[in-house]
Amino acid sequence: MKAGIVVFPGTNRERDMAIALRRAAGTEPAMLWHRDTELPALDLVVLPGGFSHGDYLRSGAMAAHAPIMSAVRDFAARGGYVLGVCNGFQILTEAEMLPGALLRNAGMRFLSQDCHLRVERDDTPFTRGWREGDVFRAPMAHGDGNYVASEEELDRLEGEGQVAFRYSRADGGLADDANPNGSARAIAGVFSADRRVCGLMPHPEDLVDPLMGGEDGKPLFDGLVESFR
Ligand SMILES: NC(=O)CC[C@H](N)C(=O)O
Repeated sequence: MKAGIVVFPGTNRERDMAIALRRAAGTEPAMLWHRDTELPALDLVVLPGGFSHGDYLRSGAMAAHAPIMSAVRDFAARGGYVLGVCNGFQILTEAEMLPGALLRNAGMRFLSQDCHLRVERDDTPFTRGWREGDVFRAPMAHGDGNYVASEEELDRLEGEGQVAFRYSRADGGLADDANPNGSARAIAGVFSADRRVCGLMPHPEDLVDPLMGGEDGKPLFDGLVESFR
């Protein structure tokens, strides 16, 4: 799998992402700069986490208009796969490559803690490393992770199978206390309508080795590698 990682001013998770991709794929991901206007030949583009442009205006709002985003949009339209984690997810919603928006966490606090995610479908390159209903642990670290969309849009996303992950308890049950940022319908990650684009708030790339405290995030990367073999 040939992956590229986009770095914006203020991105800070690109190295964690590179480690996870390198370990799974056995190849070095390409580092791409926000001012680039063309992409090399890639299977996957990843927008990693961080504080692009210092979260000014709104998280991801300025990065969504970076020169490279036209190339990323074309790449997805031509059949490429795009993953956004945390700030990357925010950028993809701001760029309208994914539905909905990410508002300030319900409790107005930056949350840095572990959470559990339930996998809502397993027939996509992003989720094929799990089985539907599997629950995995992932660290979260964000101030703006409260997923919102209109009730009609939420119904449509659920009906079309565009919900990728939900915040859940360790047993997979949904509960307010397992949804720390107050996301609508506990949505932690979504797909585009064609399921080529996926965004999620927590950080699977930070649990890919026992030395990191676990390997819960590994199926994301293994599944992607498997898809492009
Ligand atoms: N870890 C991150 O990517 C943080 C995302 C964003 N800057 C926020 O605080 O919501």
